[in-house]
Amino acid sequence: MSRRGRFITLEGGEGVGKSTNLSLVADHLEARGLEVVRTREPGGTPRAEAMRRLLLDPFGEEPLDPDAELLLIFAARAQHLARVIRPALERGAWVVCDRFTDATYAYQGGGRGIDRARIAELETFVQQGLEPDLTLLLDMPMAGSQQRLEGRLDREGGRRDRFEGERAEFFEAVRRAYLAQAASAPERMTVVDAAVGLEEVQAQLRRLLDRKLAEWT
Ligand SMILES: Nc1ncnc2c1ncn2[C@@H]1O[C@H](COP(=O)(O)OP(=O)(O)OP(=O)(O)O)[C@@H](O)[C@H]1O
Ligand SMILES: Cc1cn([C@H]2C[C@H](O)[C@@H](COP(=O)(O)O)O2)c(=O)[nH]c1=O
Repeated sequence: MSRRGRFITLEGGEGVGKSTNLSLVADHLEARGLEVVRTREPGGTPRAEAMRRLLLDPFGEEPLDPDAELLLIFAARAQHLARVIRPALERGAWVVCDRFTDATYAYQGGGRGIDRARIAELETFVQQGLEPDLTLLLDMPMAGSQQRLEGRLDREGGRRDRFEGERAEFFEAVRRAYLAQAASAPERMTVVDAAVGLEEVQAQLRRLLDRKLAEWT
């Protein structure tokens, strides 16, 4: 594949502010005249969004086997890559995506305890070398992000999905795995302090993006 656009992902635990800041990142790039595709995982196409519902809906009491969860995530990713991400990058658009494979290492690896090597095999098979150019990891202690999540659910009248309903230890393991991912890929991943007010988070993101844009042009 000949790639001309850039691929940027936002990562982090539940309620850290990924969706809120995805708009800031995409707007910042569009203001510089770039075509931007805003998308998310799992999901991003109608069929991949159907797989997202299978993953997030608790479906009564039937547990979802961790291997089935992992395979569904990569099935949705394959569809998303084929239908949205690769075509966009090939035509020169920039893709800004809410979560990608770092989430798999964090949730299925850290949270569910699946061996990294198995995740890496699927990553190679599905992505064939494609990985983000830049990953912004929004990080904050779990208690604060759970409070933000609660606030949003209260305002919107929503219920916790299958992941949001997990125990505190699960989210602590997810956070540790995300930070380990960032430490292992310092060129690509940047940790952003998400515990501060929105204006400060967004100032950090603007500075980072401007630095990267200067480096890439
Ligand atoms: N820096 C911030 N300070 C205070 N509140 C914030 C900040 N960033 C986001 N919020 C609020 O926290 C809540 C969660 O934010 P958001 O939905 O963007 O998080 P998320 O990481 O996308 O969540 P999820 O993982 O559930 O998709 C929202 O109500 C949002 O307005
Ligand atoms: C990509 C990806 C996602 N997940 C989980 C993490 C979240 O709980 C949900 C997505 O919902 P959100 O609105 O983005 O919070 O899916 C996962 O477990 N593994 C993955 O690879």
